Amino acid sequence: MPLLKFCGTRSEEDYRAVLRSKADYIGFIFSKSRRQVSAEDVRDWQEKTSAEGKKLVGVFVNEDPAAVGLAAETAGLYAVQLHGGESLHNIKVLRRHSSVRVFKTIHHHENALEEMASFSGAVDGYVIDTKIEGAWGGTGKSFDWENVPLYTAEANRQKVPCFIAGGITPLNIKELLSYGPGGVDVSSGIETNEKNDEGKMKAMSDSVKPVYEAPDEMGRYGDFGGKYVPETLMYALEELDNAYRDIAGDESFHKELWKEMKEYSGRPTALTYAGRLTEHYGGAQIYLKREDLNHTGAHKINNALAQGLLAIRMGKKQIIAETGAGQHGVASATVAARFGLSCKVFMGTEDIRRQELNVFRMRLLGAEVIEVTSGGKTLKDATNEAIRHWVANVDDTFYLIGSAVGPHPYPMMVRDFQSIIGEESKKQMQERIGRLPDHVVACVGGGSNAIGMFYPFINEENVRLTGVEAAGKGVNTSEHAATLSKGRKGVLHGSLSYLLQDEHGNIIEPYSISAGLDYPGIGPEHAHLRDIKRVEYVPATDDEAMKALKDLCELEGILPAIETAHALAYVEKEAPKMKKDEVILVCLSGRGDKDVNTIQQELEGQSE
Ligand SMILES: O=C(O)c1ccccc1N[C@@H]1O[C@H](COP(=O)(O)O)[C@@H](O)[C@H]1O
Repeated sequence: MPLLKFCGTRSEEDYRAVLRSKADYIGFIFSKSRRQVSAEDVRDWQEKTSAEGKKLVGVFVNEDPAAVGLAAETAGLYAVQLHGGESLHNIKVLRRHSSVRVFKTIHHHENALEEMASFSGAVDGYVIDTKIEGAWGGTGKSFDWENVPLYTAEANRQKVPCFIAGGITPLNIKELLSYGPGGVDVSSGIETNEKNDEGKMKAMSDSVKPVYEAPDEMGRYGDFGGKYVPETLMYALEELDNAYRDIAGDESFHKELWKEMKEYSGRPTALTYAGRLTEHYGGAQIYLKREDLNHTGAHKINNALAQGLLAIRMGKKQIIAETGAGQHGVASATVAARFGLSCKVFMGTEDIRRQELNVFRMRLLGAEVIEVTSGGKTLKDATNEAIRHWVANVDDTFYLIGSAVGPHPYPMMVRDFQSIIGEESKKQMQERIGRLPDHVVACVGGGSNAIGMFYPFINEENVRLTGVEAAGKGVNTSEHAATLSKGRKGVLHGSLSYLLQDEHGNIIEPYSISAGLDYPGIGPEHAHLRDIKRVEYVPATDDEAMKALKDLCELEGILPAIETAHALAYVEKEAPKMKKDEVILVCLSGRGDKDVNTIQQELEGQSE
């Protein structure tokens, strides 16, 4: 997403208006201009209202370097923008007086690219503006934007930002954006009657920094999502939607939830630098968001605690849940025990076999595990059975769905409850390395850990997002669960998404070594994010996952869940392609204690 700078701030009122906007940078003109302000003005405004993370830039024209340095210090500037004919020599002199960053304005002309190259290494950014007779800037005139990609490429080569300025308005911004600028710098275009105009600033921000908003009021994410349920459930979903809207703005609910997350589940979870794995794979620095350290061993508890509290608010005494890997079943049983609710968990025979330990845990926690013997006897069938039970017992039963699937409002609710993963990660990365990661990776089955990790990053355009789905024995075999690689649109479990289905629309039984990824559908928001190309989805096979699982055990002393190992398998391929100063963050969604039997069989099988 391009950087946004609102310039020409000339009063305290303007300053406050820019603070309320989505601009990254606030610009002040210190040179002769109708917009001129003093360094003392800027200092005073900041003392009254802090700039809260926005970067302050002062614009100077052919000013003495010592005076520029002094003004920068007085006004507390992040950078100075030298908007005249300043020489390389003068910039070097300024650097001797001050540590402030320097942005050099280059006026568009025939040899502007050569001029840019001549400042290479000496400046921290560029502004490309129009030059007209008698004015250095603030002209309200644009230049030929066909040249924007050339300026952007040169700045990229120098690894510094490049703002395009001159005559940009809410009416022509879309055209400028089509040339892919790295930054946009506006003065005249956001003013009305010599003042900043909030309406114009908003229009500009909405174009430069469009905010991802989904679902719509029908619960749709683009083509996907919705509510495809029998009539008996429509009322229950509406009741749930209303209850969810009530708690969304209710501070007491969020306080209670955070108390449970912190004091019971152990949040915030750690962010671990995987130094030995980084060294082994080469390339990018690998960080792990440790959802495996949650109480019950996975991210599932985040959503279970929240939905459990919501059930209590709604006066429901019984919860039901479906489970594949058993982690959501365990999380639901745990929450039921903690909150004094009764709990039934639906689980396919095949998953009961694979996840014996978790079945025992659920029973130990007081839940009733109901074996589902229909279909492929896995998660899809367990979900069918849970829905059937809900239809018959809707009055006193709360269906605690464990992934970002199902009819609206479940995908949205689960996403919001799991977003704590991405929110904490952003904060922790800022604290640890002073910036966001370059690439974020998570495994996807239904997609709850992934959407919880991705959602807070969606508007951060410079952060690549990758979901890794289960390719089982290979996407070109009949044994996989690669819904996004191989699926087609269809309706399952109350919503429209990509599904594995045959030519008649019958669901194909998915396969994966990991019970948690063994689902023929995918959360509708992932389907949408794939279609709008915001998230890339790639497959990883059983073998690749098992290899990555062993690596993490041997090199970091962490046994991940087999589900999570799919994300790690992608990291093994991707990290070496990235630079050493880049960062890849993986959602370590769960621990692998529950998988020890499967892992043992698999690895012993391999050595036979
Ligand atoms: O805005 C001014 O008055 C000004 C005066 C002297 C040098 C630069 C100035 N402004 C810079 O001009 C561009 C954009 O202006 P506009 O959108 O065309 O009005 C921007 O970089 C300002 O920082």
